[in-house]
Amino acid sequence: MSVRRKLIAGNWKMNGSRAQLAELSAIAAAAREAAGVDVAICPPFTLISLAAARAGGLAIGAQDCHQSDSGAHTGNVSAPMLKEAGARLTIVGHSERRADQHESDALVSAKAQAAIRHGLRTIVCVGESEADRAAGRAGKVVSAQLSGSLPDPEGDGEMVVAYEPIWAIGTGKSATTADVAEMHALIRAHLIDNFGDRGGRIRILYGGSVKAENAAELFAVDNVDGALVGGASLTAEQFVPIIQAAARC
Ligand SMILES: O=C[C@H](O)COP(=O)(O)O
Repeated sequence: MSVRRKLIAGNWKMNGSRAQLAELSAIAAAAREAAGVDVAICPPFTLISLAAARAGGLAIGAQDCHQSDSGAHTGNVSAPMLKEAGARLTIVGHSERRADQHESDALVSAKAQAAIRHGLRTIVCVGESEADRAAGRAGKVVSAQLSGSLPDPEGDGEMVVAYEPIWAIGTGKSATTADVAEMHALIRAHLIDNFGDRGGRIRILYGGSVKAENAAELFAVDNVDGALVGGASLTAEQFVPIIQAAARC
């Protein structure tokens, strides 16, 4: 059994509503039953405080945070604001933001540093495109993202890495367990090289079409310490079996 607890984080992306928060009670109940597993849901900013108020022990998080604490940054939200709203974690550097908002590795690193400084558990996302994988440069691309995007993990918040191959996100095409094993081993080696013993304790999540049907086999792979789940985190019916699969590992 791994020394690292499994973490199952749901990313609702730009989905959800007040009505959908009704899903949280069954998810929270499953999280309480899953003793060795940390469970989180990251709804849109607008739902964080409402979700936190009815989380029932479930950790509520954000999907992004600004690198500054405050200032003239229209439309952005800072780590202290997220904390005040009740967030305990945040995702940064998701491939959808890297693409849609043109976020660079340096910006992702600054955001992660701010979140960790303010005590948020911080999930830093990396992952290659389909073209990168087809060209045989998936490892090179992910290594460069790790070098550029990971902050100094010292701070009150915990740093977590999520490997999300872009071609597996929302497509129903999960990576094979062999591909996941190879990439998570590469990420682990990078973490140990850069952060020593601490690198051995950093959790590495897999993301990309994780669902009830493939969760158990993914969680059995070395260095897979949980999952970042998109579509299947939107309902308790689909998310709870993933939590239960992690609890059985
Ligand atoms: O943040 C979550 C990932 O982008 C995975 O999304 P997905 O489970 O819908 O493929």
